[in-house]
Amino acid sequence: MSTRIAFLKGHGTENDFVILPDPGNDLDLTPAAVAALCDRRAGIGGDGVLHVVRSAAHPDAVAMAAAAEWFMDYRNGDGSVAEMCGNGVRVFARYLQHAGHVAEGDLAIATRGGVKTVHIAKDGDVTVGMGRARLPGGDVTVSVGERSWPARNVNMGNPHAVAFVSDLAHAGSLLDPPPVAPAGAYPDGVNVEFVVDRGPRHVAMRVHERGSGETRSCGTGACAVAVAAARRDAADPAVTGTPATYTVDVPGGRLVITERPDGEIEMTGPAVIVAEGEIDAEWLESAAR
Ligand SMILES: N[C@@H](CCC[C@H](N)C(=O)O)C(=O)O
Repeated sequence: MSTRIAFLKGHGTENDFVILPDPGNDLDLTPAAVAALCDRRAGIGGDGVLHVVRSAAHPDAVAMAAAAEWFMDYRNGDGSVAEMCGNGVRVFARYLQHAGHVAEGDLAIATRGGVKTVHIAKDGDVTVGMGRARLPGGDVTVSVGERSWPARNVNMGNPHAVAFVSDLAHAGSLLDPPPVAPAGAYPDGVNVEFVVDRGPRHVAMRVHERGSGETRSCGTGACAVAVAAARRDAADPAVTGTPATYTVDVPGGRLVITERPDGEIEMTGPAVIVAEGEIDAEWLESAAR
């Protein structure tokens, strides 16, 4: 009988992940292996993979090992590496709690976007300190078919283009990445958010994620949307001196985002473990090639 590899499946507002506990960083997680795992028909299915590794065991995280025991080695569904995943880090924290590595309360998690502080609340929600947004500036335009919109360039560790639209249906099927111009604004690709207003400090969005396609939620995207909305609404906390809180509805649920006057952003929402199982190591090895 072939060796088995443990996995879990989890989601945060239906942004879903294959979770691979691998404390010693022993798995050969090639892009092809990740894409095979995330395949919704021939694999397990997910928007991405949360590879759970001890920081000390991963070259990208060893420098953070003193600050955070665990490293979220996040991969998009196509196998590409991303700097940060906001829903992923909340689900990652839920996994650490589920596995008995941490209890409710505060913990630190290393990511390629730096060490993030997470709070697992008694009521079940998970809050992550996302750090500060960067606003590179410059005019950006997003297009779908014949329509185009001005967009805000917001960097949450990973790149986003946020376009306010009158109807989310105008984003179309989102099967392909919406063209963003100028191309030079995003040399490493971009996540694109389409946003409508739902009420005061309340918006709804759809997203096309770099490396995953349209997903039911994107945490860094929701933060980018809240940041862009606060600038549009003349509610920039650095200017007003008061925090700005936005409710962001995504197809898979609701996230609440607060930006403080010092620029620090917090995001709160659900994070759920739904299943545990085993992968046939031979299948993963052949998929990895
Ligand atoms: N779903 C994530 C974002 C994942 C990374 C993104 N696709 C990228 O390539 O930057 C989130 O919740 O933030």
